[in-house]
Amino acid sequence: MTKIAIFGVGLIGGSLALSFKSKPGVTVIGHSNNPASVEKYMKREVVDYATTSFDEAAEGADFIFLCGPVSSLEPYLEKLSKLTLKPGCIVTDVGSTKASVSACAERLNLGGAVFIGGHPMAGKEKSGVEAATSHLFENAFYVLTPSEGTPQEAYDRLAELLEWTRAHLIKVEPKHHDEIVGAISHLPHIIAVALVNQVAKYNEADELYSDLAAGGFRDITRIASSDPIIWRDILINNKEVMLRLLQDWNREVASFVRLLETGDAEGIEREFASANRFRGSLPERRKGVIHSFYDIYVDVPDHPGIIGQITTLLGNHRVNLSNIQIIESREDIPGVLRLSFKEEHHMDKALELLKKDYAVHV
Ligand SMILES: NC(=O)C1=CN([C@@H]2O[C@H](COP(=O)(O)OP(=O)(O)OC[C@H]3O[C@@H](n4cnc5c(N)ncnc54)[C@H](O)[C@@H]3O)[C@@H](O)[C@H]2O)C=CC1
Ligand SMILES: O=C(O)C(=O)Cc1ccc(O)cc1
Repeated sequence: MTKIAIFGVGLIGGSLALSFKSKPGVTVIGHSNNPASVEKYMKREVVDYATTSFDEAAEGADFIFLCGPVSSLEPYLEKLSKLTLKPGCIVTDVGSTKASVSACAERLNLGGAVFIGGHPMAGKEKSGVEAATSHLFENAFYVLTPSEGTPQEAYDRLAELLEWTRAHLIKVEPKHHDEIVGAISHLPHIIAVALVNQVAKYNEADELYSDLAAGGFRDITRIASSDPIIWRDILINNKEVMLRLLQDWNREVASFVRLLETGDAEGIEREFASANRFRGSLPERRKGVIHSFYDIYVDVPDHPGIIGQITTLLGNHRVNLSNIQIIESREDIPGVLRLSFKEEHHMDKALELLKKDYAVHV
């Protein structure tokens, strides 16, 4: 029997637990300091067993996943270094930053255990075990940061286990990881939060801001609803990288200020054209670090009841629709309905169903 211990069964730890639980010959043990959480993990059947005892969870484990906030990772490694772990045990983490936790593991002596840093690059703005799903990492990148001293055999064993997440494994050096993820994930979170807070201040004087902000504004600021503790830890841990990135960001903003002040219309066009080109060149991956919804567009004649017909059809086939929006609807031209799905297979099923009666575009 392979024993997998998960410390911190929240969104990420819970999703890992759910993807491993389906594997034959595996027992998943969850750990929390909080007895109420332990009870919740068991009641929700996310793990096979849960305990508040650190030692009991770690004892005899073949794999240990540290899935708490970034500031908890190094203290947990220190605690593990004081125990006698099973020889060959693989200790890994899921933190969104990799440099400091990897350096800490290099400094510590884990006995016969091996540390390999990890970062499943998928998630969502919701947190807690309630938000965990077995398919969270499917089709996403999962970064591993083995060091030069990591035995290949240990890496292979972790890689084999992680196949159950159906993620794509990729090796990246820890500091390099923090630079890239700082730019593509951490900076967008800061920008989303700052943008929402800027509008919230305007809204204090005039509530029309929030009334009109419903559609696109909500979409591009979804990540501003991410967990404050998790993100406090990520940003503080990646402080040096973030300060450099924010200086660059200030330069980008200043350049827009100049373009507007000087009325440089061509310059503004150039900015949009170059962003459009780079964005268009990005690989068409289904799941990136900032996940998107799966959208399809349906041409619909503008007559009453059409939305009801479509949603009933999808509902009858248990297709989960996460959002619906009318892009344009005039009497003389067909309206366009945007349907968003959180899961690819729901989108595929909707395509199959709707194509029979409607013109559908992806
Ligand atoms: N939220 C996301 O989308 C992603 C998060 N991560 C990383 O995964 C880790 C966990 O994040 P989530 O699962 O989103 O958070 P979460 O809040 O859903 O779960 C965190 C878990 O850690 C426990 N915990 C809280 N404070 C703790 C402490 N001081 N010491 C030990 N355990 C503690 C909580 O009880 C909970 O079980 C973080 O390190 C985060 O950077 C990685 C990829 C995506
Ligand atoms: O909600 C989203 O789209 C995210 O950006 C999720 C996320 C959060 C933290 C990570 O380290 C990786 C992915």
